[in-house]
Amino acid sequence: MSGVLARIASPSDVRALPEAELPALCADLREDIISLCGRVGGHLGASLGAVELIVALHRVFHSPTDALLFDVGHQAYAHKLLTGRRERMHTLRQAGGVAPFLDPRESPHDALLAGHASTAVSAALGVLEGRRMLGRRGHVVAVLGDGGLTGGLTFEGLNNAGGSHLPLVVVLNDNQMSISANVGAIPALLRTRGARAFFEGLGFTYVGPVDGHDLSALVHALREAKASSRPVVVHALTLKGKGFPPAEADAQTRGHAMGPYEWRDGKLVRSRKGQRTFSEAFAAVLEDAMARDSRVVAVTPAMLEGSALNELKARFPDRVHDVGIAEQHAVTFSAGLAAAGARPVCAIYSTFLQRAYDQVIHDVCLPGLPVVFAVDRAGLVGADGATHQGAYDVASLRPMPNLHLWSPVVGEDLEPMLATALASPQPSVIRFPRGTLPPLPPELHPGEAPLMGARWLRRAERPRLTLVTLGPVGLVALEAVRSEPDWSVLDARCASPLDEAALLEASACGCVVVVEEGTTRGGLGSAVLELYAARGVTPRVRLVGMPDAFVPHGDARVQRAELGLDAAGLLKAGRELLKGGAR
Ligand SMILES: Cc1ncc(C[n+]2csc(CCOP(=O)(O)OP(=O)(O)O)c2C)c(N)n1
Ligand SMILES: CC(=O)[C@@H](O)[C@H](O)COP(=O)(O)O
Ligand SMILES: [Mg+2]
Repeated sequence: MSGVLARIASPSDVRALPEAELPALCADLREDIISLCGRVGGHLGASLGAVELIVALHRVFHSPTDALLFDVGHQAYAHKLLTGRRERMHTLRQAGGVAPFLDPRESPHDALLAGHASTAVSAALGVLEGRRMLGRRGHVVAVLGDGGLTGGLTFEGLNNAGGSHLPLVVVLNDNQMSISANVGAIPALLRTRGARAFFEGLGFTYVGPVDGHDLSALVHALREAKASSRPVVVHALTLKGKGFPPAEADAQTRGHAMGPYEWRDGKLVRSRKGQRTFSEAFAAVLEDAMARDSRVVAVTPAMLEGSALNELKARFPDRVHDVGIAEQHAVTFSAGLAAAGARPVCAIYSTFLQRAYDQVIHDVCLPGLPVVFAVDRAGLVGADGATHQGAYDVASLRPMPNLHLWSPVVGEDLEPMLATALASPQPSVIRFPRGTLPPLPPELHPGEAPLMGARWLRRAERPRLTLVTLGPVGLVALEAVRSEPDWSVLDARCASPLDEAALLEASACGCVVVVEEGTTRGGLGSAVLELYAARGVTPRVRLVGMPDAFVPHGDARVQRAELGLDAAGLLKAGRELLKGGAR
């Protein structure tokens, strides 16, 4: 560590540094990022690749008067380190600590709250136009990755910006990687002269390509962009993972998100190997289904790694489609596949499915096409925080007619659920969480396809209360009722349509606690209340789930306890209800 970074309290210190000290600053930033991610984990690869770019941006532009909007925000650890957050960076991604992405509430230097990709150009154009309208000064810069460029929203923004003639600066950080290698026609286009023609055709001045690790070339290009009176794109070529050999050598993701790890004597010592995840278990049953039925295909919007589809892609290269950061397209492409007679399984994170809501309604549910959505990361996700929580899938999907919405308690449920979904002529959702598989308890029998409705996990002889659950939280309920012999547990299993007969039976004891890892507003609990109201049954009901607030970053296990989603919380909720407590 050269000590240069230690002297930077704010971006004005970056601007004041002698040019000769800039390489040392970049080296210090890399060292901080590598040791930080080793200790707490995080988005290492993108942040390492953007070090020179961020130093050059702060050299040329005057944040916060000039607004820097980073797409996603996962590449911006150097920006955090240069804008007064270095002392707190050890708290990154932890409860109450530095945010996983960028957030204007954390720093005035963060002009855009993000976490989802492809928003920067549209937001930056809005900021620029808003400032123009209100007579406020300052340049506006959108920093966008080549992966973010594959998202349709970016194209909507570029189209609008090019036609606006406003002096928006777009910095394209092109490392030819999304999380996995970037896909489609764009990566190749960006490496040809067509890149200039493409951006110029959209009404932008094109500057580049420039070596994104050459500080003086970057500063020169950014100064040229700053002086422009019309939309301009600076095309920088970078290496994801730059400066950390294990990340550079990782052809799969270039160290996109790593850690915690140790770096000893030039060797990477990774922390213990994780247990099998729900994503991996789902990918395994999907692989079997694809082996049995040549109509089954998998679709992922740029989450091949996270959805554990890499091996499947190697085995069935033509039947696993990574379509880029393009959730809307992924859903409508799946609809088209289904219309043609294929059996698409669209693997998509709960939080990213939000972007394709209309496609689910209009393109899949309305025509009643048999698309299976494997909704991953449903529920609390932990360190990625508010932008990535899988809170809204049940509440937003359950109103759709003819959509079956399943959730497994254990990994063994996945096989019959997928078989049921694939055999159905209608669309289906199988929602499962981020995390490892729980052991199969003796009370639970996975059942055989086709699955029908709810299942009792425990039936008390003379029940005083029923816990109605969805997903793995059913196991927590089983743990809770060990000390309560007259409490029953009903796994709703299918949040839509509801198993009305089982839920009415559950209400007969007079007290029902509905437990779900999703928002209680409009979720399974709301559905149960609607049913009881419609049938004129009036048990006392309590809803336990994710609150009417955005849940920030933190340890998901701790957050479950805080939200009453652990055994102690369920016991408390049930006992209060029995005592006559309010909903
Ligand atoms: C809408 C949306 N889909 C998927 C993701 C997951 N995701 C986060 S970063 C990333 C790759 C972004 O690639 P790029 O923009 O090129 O940035 P790089 O990591 O290469 O610097 C993806 C797919 C996301 N954050 N938002
Ligand atoms: C920035 C982003 O959106 C992804 O990198 C995300 O952090 C991946 O999350 P998982 O670790 O749950 O796959
Ligand atoms: Mg990239």
